[in-house]
Order: sequence, then structure tokens, then C-alpha cells
Amino acid sequence: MGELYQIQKDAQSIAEVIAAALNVETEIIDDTCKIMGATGRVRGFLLTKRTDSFITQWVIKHNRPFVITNPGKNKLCQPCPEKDECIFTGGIYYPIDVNEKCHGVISLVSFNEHQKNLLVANQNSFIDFVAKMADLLATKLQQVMTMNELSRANEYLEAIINSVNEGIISCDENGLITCFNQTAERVFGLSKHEAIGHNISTVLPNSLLNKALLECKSFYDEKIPCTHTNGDGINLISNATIVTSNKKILGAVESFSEEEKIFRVAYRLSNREDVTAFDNIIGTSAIIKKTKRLALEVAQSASTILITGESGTGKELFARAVHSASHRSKEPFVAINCSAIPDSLLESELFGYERGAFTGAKNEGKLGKFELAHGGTIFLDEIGDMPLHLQIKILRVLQEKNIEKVGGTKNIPVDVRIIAATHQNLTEQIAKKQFREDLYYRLNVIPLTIPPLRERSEDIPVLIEYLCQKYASILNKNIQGLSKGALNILLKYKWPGNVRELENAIEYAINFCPNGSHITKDTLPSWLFNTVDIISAYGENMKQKLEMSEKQILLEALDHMGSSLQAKKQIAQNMGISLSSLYRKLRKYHLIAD
Ligand SMILES: Nc1ncnc2c1ncn2[C@@H]1O[C@H](COP(=O)(O)OP(=O)(O)OP(=O)(O)O)[C@@H](O)[C@H]1O
Repeated sequence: MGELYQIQKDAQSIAEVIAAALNVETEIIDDTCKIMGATGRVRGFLLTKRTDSFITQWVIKHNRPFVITNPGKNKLCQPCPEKDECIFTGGIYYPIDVNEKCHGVISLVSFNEHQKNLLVANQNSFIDFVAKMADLLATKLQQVMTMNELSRANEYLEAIINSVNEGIISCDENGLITCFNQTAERVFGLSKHEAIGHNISTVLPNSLLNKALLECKSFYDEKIPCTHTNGDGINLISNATIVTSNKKILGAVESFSEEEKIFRVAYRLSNREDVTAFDNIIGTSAIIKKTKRLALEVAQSASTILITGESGTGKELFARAVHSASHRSKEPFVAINCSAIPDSLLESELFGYERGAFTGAKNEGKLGKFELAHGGTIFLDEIGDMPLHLQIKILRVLQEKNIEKVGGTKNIPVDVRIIAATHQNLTEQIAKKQFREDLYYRLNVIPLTIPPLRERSEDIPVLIEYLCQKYASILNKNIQGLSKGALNILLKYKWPGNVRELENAIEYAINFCPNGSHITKDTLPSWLFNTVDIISAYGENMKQKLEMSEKQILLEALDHMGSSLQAKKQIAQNMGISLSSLYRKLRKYHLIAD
């Protein structure tokens, strides 16, 4: 059907008016040749398609009136198969023109000589009358088409407003809500029907729109505490802009995001590190290849992984590679070192706290690492150091897939894959009642063990080569490689700090190696030699002596650099150990509270 179908009833009325006024049979046909209005003998064929309307087709094509007095003989009738038995004796055809396009044709037709004579005799006045009727239909059609276009544009605009992630609310200059998009519906728990037409000051008293309208100015990035209809507090980061036209205020529009979402995005962007792929895990030993293969196989699984291995062996590197190879790779990887955070803070770091859970500055609430990791992976490093009361909470996350914030009462669903790591022997911890057996079995679904570097010495040369390239590039140095002597020392050394310690030794050496030269014994860090000396000098008593020197070194470092977190990070880096290892040592020597 053509557009004319939308006003078919009007077309039928007009056809009847013309027939009554002029006493001729009238047809109104749309631009697809369907009959939209008809009188007399054609009335029974309403809405059917005319196949013999060659004159009508010509008028539609040329958008011009046409008068015929010789149907069947006219050259336009020649293609018509019924031209020799044409039932018409004459006709006046007039286009219905909307924006210079013909949307249909009004035709007055005669079936005998008497009717034909009437048409011919009154041709001019009939054409005038039909032209006015065609105009009437064209105006009506134009209105309907404009309304349709407007409602399509409205629907399109509404679809756009609903498809944005931000909440959008607008109101007129009196504060009556005119737009309330789907995000606003979700954030406030209100339907748009409950909002539109009502005053913003009664529906959402905290809305920035109130302030904007009251003060007649726009506000940007304001933090607005609001409440969902279920009573939950929500913090919004909001903009409210005054809408004007010809210097007259028409109203205001507010766009907002939930603060939690902004935090998540900020966390993701500020923690975006180089993606760790399995190719970034260097090593040619059979054991490291097998571990990589196993880790790659389980990357796609949703199961929990427990990575064990000494400090610095690459547990976090493996966890990152598993995350990158999983379907969660586009979502955050959030690492938390359970031993580097005081027990009193660990719970709120992991689970966040509710608004009002604490007094003072912390009153606003905070997202925990589990919420930040939503959709992605959380890496719980040094899980063996997690206090027992938090172990129960982790077990609950694993079983029920939801968390409860500190000071909160409701369960918040989280979709997070857990990868845990420890350098400790958890079965011994279980025997000592320091680790929950049920949590151990939940975590240890897929065990991965990373062997210490001394048990895979064939990895040392490739790691050295990789690390030399890495640090030469970072430090912008041209290094020719290692002298034989230096390589021998690195191969003989036992690497208690594993790859991290090797990495520190290479970084140290490259710093002191002259540009264009080889790394020699002289440019290697002295601790590599001291340890060899101590081993030979103290024999059996070595462990005790080592511990004494270690405690002494730590005491001096704390004395010299202080005991802030920053200082501890620096000390750990200087010693070539992780922060968690440093904390362990400090506890072991009673240099910090347990
Ligand atoms: N196979 C490897 N290839 C390249 N770099 C490695 C490899 N193993 C470890 N590293 C590097 O060694 C350092 C320590 O690795 P990582 O932090 O993953 O160890 P970890 O076992 O988690 O240590 P900790 O238990 O002390 O936290 C990192 O800089 C890491 O990039």
C-alpha cells in the first residue's frame, strides 16, 4: 500500500463528495494502483489493485492532470490488453501532490456517451473542483506524514537517550520532569511514568536539577548522595546544565553516572599494565613448559587455581597469563597481597565498606577489591597469611558468589574468578590450625606448582638474555652480553629469591656496566659473592649466621629509611624480595607487631 492508505477513509469520503456534487463516478487510486476510494460500480473493488489503469500510471509518473476522450484509442492505452473492449468512454485524472510527488490520482470516469458529454462540457469547472479535493487530501496526507516523521524522530531520540549508560533526566523551567531515561529508572528504582510530569523537587529532592534551576546556572562533576526507592544509598557524579533558547530558560538537563562505576573504570585504566601472555613467561626447562601448558589448558575454566611456589618464582606472572588467556581478559585483573596489608584493614580492602560504616572521612563508603574485579579475576597473593575470620568470608564468596561489605547487611553478587597463591605449605598450616581445611579444598581445585629457579637452572641463561634485553632497553644502554666469568657466577648462585632476585641482579649490573661493554664479575652486585663467602665460612652454622646478618641489615635499613609503607617497599626492592617476603621477615625477627 502507498502512503495514501493512511487516510483511506478520507479518500472514500472525498470520492463520495465528488460523485454527489458532479454526478460522475469517481475513483481515488494510490501510487501503487490500489483503489482507496470509489463510487458506483467500482465501490465493490475497494483496496484491490487496478491492473488496467494505464492513464493513472502515466499521471502518477508525470504528476500532471490528464483528460481522455478516446479511451482505447489513445496512444497511452496501446499497451492495455483490453484496449479494444474498454468500458470507459472518457475521464479526467488529477494527481494528489505532496511535496512534488504524486501519491495518488482522483479520476472522474464516464461509462456512456451521455456521461462523457457531461465531462467534456464541464471540463474546466470539474478540473477546478477536483483540484481542490486533491489539495484537501494532499494537506491531510502531509499532516499525517509529518506526524509520523515526528513520532519516528521522537522514538529515535528516546532510543538514543535510553541507550546511553549515563542517567538522563530533564525538566521544564517549572521543574516538571520531561524525560527520565532507563538508566535513571534503574538507578532510582522509579518508572518513567512515576517521574514524568511530576516536580523534580518532590520526586528527587537531592537532584542537581533543583540546584541548577534555583540558581539558574549549570553545575559539573558534583558528587550527589541519593537514595534508591529500596532505601540503598547511591553516590552519583552528576552534571546539570541549564537549557536555553533565545536567552529564555526552557528547563534543565542532568546527566549522571554511579560513582562506583566511575571508580571501576578509573581502577581499570590506572592499573592497565602490559598484558602478560604465556609467551612472556621465559623458560625452556621441561618443568616450566609443562606448567605453562597446564595453566593454558585451565585458563578458560571457571575453577579456582592455587599457585604454590617460593617467593619470586613467577606466581603472579602465571596468574596474569591465565587471566589474559581467559574469556575474562577484557575485564579487570585485581591483585591483592594478603600479607602486606594489616589484618585490621584487609577485610575492608577485600570487601569494601558501606556508607556510614565508619565515622569521619571514610563515611562515604568504598568499593572492595572483589567489586573492582567484577567480571574479571582476583589474585589473592599470600593467601596463607590471611587471618582465619577472613578465610570464612572467602569461603562464602566461593560458595555463594556474593559478598557483604563491612558495615553492610545485604549480599552483593560478584562474578569473579579466584586465583590464590602462597609460598607456604598449606597442609602444614592446616595441621597447625592456621588455615581452614574446607577453604584449602575449595581453592586447590586446580593446583599449579612453580618450581624454584635452582631446580631449573637451564632456564637461567634464557632468563639472563631476556632480562638483559629488557633492562638495556629500559635503561637505554647498549650491552654486549655477559662475560664467561660473570655467567659462571650467575649459574652457580642458588637464587633464594628466584627470578625476582635474578632480575634485580641484572638490573643492577646493567646500571653499572659501561655502554658497549660486557657485564663482568665487577659489575655484578656484591651480595652474589657475599653469600658464597658466608656459605664457605660458616658451614653448618650458616643458617643462624645468615639470619643474624639479615636481621642486622633489616634493622639498619629501617633505622635509615624509616618504617612507612613507601620505605618498606624501597627496602624490599633493594633486597630483591617482594613486599610480602619483607613483611614475613620483619615478623620473624619481631621487627613489627604480629
Ligand atoms: N619465567 C619468567 N619469565 C620472565 N620473568 C619472570 C619469570 N618468573 C618471574 N619473573 C619476574 O620475576 C618477578 C617476580 O615474579 P612474580 O611477582 O610473579 O613472583 P611471585 O612468585 O608472585 O612472587 P611473590 O610470592 O614474592 O609475590 C617479576 O618481575 C616477574 O616479571
